[in-house]
Amino acid sequence: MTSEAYFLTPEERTQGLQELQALGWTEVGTKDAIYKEYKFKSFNQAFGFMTRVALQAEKMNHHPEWFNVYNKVQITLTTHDCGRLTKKDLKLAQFIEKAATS
Ligand SMILES: C[C@H](O)[C@H](O)[C@H]1CNC2=NC(N)=NC(=O)C2=N1
Repeated sequence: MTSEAYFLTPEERTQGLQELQALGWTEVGTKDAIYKEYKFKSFNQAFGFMTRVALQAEKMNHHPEWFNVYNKVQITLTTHDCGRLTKKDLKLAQFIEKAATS
């Protein structure tokens, strides 16, 4: 379950969103979530990236909504347990950024 510790203060939210927006993440219009599309050179690279993210998601017990076709991966992050953006989403997004370039 999501504990109080995962809720963002307004300041944390503003700062976290600003950092991620600078990296190409956008806010989703229809729900409290963030979104980014990644494009790789091949399916193999895309799937390697997804594997790194999947292992981290399991560790965090926090899972992306995602869609993959060939070399493209579209990712939406939100916290289902409370229906909004939390610290876990920002943390996973930061990890995803690293995973995309490693
Ligand atoms: C029961 C289990 O702990 C929960 O359903 C976890 C699993 N993964 C999750 N992933 C995401 N993105 N949000 C959640 O609230 C969530 N909850």
